[in-house]
Amino acid sequence: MATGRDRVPVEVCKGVNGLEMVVLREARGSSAEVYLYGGHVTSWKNDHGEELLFLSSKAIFKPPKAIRGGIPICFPQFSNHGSLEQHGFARNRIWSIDNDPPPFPTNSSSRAFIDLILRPTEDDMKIWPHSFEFRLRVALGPGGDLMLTSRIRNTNSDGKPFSFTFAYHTYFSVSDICEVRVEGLETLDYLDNLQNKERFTEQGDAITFEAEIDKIYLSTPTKIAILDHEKKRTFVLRKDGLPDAVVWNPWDKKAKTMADFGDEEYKHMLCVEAAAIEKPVTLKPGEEWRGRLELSAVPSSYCSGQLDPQKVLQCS
Ligand SMILES: O=P(O)(O)OC[C@H]1O[C@H](O)[C@H](O)[C@@H](O)[C@@H]1O
Repeated sequence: MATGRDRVPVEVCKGVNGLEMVVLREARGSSAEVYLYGGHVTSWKNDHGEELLFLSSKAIFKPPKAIRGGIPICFPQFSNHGSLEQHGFARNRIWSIDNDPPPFPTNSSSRAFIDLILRPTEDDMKIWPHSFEFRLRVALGPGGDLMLTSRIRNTNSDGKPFSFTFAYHTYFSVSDICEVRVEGLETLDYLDNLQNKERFTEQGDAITFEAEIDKIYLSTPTKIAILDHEKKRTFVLRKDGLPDAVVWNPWDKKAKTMADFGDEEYKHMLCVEAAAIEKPVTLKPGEEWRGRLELSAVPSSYCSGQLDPQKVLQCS
C-alpha cells in the first residue's frame, strides 16, 4: 500500500476552460488526467505516450454538460433508470481533493494516485434527499494500469437507507469499431436499451459491431477483454462489485444528433461500462459500498486467435 512517504506528488493544474485537473505520472512514462469537474478521467496514456481513452474533439468542458469521453461517473442513477437527470449528477458536479481519506486496504503498489470526494450540496439534497460521501481513488499501477476505486457511504442522520445505480462509463479509443471484438459477454442475458429494455440472451460468439448498440449485460464475469485487431491491442477490464456491463456505440445516425460528438467519431470509440444497474445497491446509514475497476492495455499480437480472455491475460 502506498504511504504518504513514497507517493509521487500529483500535479494540479488548469485544464480546458480553466477547469482544475490533476495529472498522474508513473515512473515508466504512463500518465492520466483527472478533472475535478465530474471526478472525470479524461486521459490515460501508456508508457509510449499513446492515448488509450477516447475523448471527443467536440467535448464541452463547461458545466452542466458532462465531458464527452474519458470515464464519466454515473451516480446515483444510471441512464434514465429513475427520476433523476440522465446518468445522475456526480458527473457534472465539482469534486474536491481528499487529502486525508480513510485507510485504503488495498495491496496496490501504486505510487501515483489521487483521492477525490463528492458530498451533496443542499440543492443536490432537494433532488436526491440523501446524505452521502463518495470517495474516488484514481491510481496508476507500475505497469501503467489504471485503477478506479469508488467508496460510497450513507451518511444519512435520519436513519434512512438509500439505493443507487452506478457505472464507470468508460470510452475506449479503438482504431476501427468494425475491427473490434469483445470477449467475456458471450451467452449472457442482456437488457436492450434499443428495444424497451427487453431481456434477450447473447449468442455464443464474441461481440462484434456493425450497427448502433446499447445493451446492459447482466451478471458478467469479473474480466472482459476488448480486442482491437488493427492496433494489435487488447484492453482488459477487471472489476469488482460491479456485476453488469453496458456496451454502447451510437453509430452514425445517433452520432449526428449529439452536439458534443463528431459525426465520424463513433468509428474510433467503444464504451464498455462496468456497472451495477439491474440490482440497485442499497446502503443503510453508516454502510459503505465499493466498486473497483482496473484497466490494462496489452499487446495482442502474441495472442491472436485466442478467444478466452483468461489466456489473453496469461500471454500479456
Ligand atoms: O449522452 P449521455 O447522457 O452521456 O449517454 C450516453 C449513453 O450512455 C449509456 O451508454 C447509455 O446506455 C446510453 O443509452 C446513452 O446514450
